[in-house]
Amino acid sequence: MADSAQAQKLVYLVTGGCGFLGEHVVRMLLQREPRLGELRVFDLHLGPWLEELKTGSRWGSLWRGGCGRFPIPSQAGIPTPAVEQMILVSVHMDGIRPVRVTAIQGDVTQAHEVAAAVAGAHVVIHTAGLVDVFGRASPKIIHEVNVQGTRNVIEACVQTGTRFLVYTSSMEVVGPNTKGDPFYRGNEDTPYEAVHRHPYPCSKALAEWLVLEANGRKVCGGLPLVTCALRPTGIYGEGHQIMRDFYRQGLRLGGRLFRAIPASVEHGRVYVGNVAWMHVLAARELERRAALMGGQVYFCYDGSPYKSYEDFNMEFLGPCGLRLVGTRPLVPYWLLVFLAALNVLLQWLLRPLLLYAPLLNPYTLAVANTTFTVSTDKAQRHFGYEPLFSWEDSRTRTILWVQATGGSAQ
Ligand SMILES: NC(=O)c1ccc[n+]([C@@H]2O[C@H](COP(=O)([O-])OP(=O)(O)OC[C@H]3O[C@@H](n4cnc5c(N)ncnc54)[C@H](O)[C@@H]3O)[C@@H](O)[C@H]2O)c1
Ligand SMILES: CC(C)CCC[C@@H](C)[C@H]1CC[C@H]2[C@@H]3[C@H](O)C=C4C[C@@H](O)CC[C@]4(C)[C@H]3CC[C@]12C
Repeated sequence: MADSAQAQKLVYLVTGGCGFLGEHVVRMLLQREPRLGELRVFDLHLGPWLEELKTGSRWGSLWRGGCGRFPIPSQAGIPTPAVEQMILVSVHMDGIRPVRVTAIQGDVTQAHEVAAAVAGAHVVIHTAGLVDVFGRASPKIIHEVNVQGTRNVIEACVQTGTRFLVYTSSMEVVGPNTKGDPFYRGNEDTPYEAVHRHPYPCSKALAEWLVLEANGRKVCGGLPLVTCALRPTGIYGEGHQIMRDFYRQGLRLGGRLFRAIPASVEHGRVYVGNVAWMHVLAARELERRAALMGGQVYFCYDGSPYKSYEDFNMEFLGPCGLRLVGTRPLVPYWLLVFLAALNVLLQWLLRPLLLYAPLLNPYTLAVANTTFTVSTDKAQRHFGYEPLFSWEDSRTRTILWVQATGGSAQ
């Protein structure tokens, strides 16, 4: 990469850039990456919020840049993803610089589309994935997107000469395992028997392994590929659909939610803005600290308190008017197990007619009832990560988001 931040005009690619986490990564790059020259936002579904970047309504853009649909000329007749480019002049901490934002509608399972998007990028932040623990997608499709999609990103980096790859992995690569062993304030070196059967954690574990295994491979041009994987625990914040679903469920139940998980079961959670910041920082430091960071995994963490999943959600839903009924689970565990199994049967029976995918199934019940918290400073030691948002700030931002959109379809 070029020598000084001022002179550098780097090309970043964010896959899954319109997702819950991806959108925050895109916005964080626009706000806090002084080397940014072009930002490619690659996603199967381009979000309407990208339109706002053109008007500058939310991102300090001083200038409504030219924007038009610029289809990539097809290569040898292969259809290539639709590309829309807009030029933004974004206000950054270090002054005003032009940033080209390129929205690319594409599919990570299609190697040629990935290669077209990666070509010329200095760094890829790969967040695209099928986050499905509710049985919405088949195991085959989950594998296709999360594993083959990641393989396509790696091969595209090797073929086109992109040297830096940050992968969004997950806590579930580690656990909870199928035995329900607790992981109590563990770190990246804590011994733990990672045993998975569910398609989602299996796919994340294999994808992470592929990324770390690719570290050091020679890319086009002969230099080594440098990779790392970030493992968020349960991410919360603006755009968290499950939080919004709980809020709407509570509104339907007269402002009440009923405790189903013991308060003693600690669940690690991390604010989406801090996860985005960790991605931006890791992508920035990966070149300078290649020897230290290459092939490493980092849990994502911040000052969010350790609480049960439900009690943690109430930090936001309580100020929005909801009440969690019961100091202990109101439903016996065996009944939850039965209801979870019933949901699997109903999902199977109804599949020819409709998609029935409730929150409660054997896997989500097991995850919710197993302590999994992390306590680590590896990201701080390796690349100087410090949370950008305090717990108080993260909480306030999330509450404001729930209040502003909780009941709406957004
Ligand atoms: N949400 C969490 O609590 C959490 C925790 C740990 C890790 N993660 C990981 O973070 C990443 C982002 O998760 P999220 O919660 O933002 O999910 P999300 O579903 O909101 O975002 C995923 C994005 O990937 C895109 N995508 C899906 N399939 C694609 C394909 N075939 N081609 C191109 N784009 C595709 C989707 O359109 C979406 O915009 C995932 O890799 C997930 O495994 C999420
Ligand atoms: C009906 C209740 C018993 C369960 C309701 C809560 C349940 C839907 C929640 C609890 C724990 C949640 C998971 C946890 O935050 C971590 C992850 C890892 C991430 O990669 C994807 C999301 C996921 C699986 C959360 C999904 C929702 C869960 C299971």
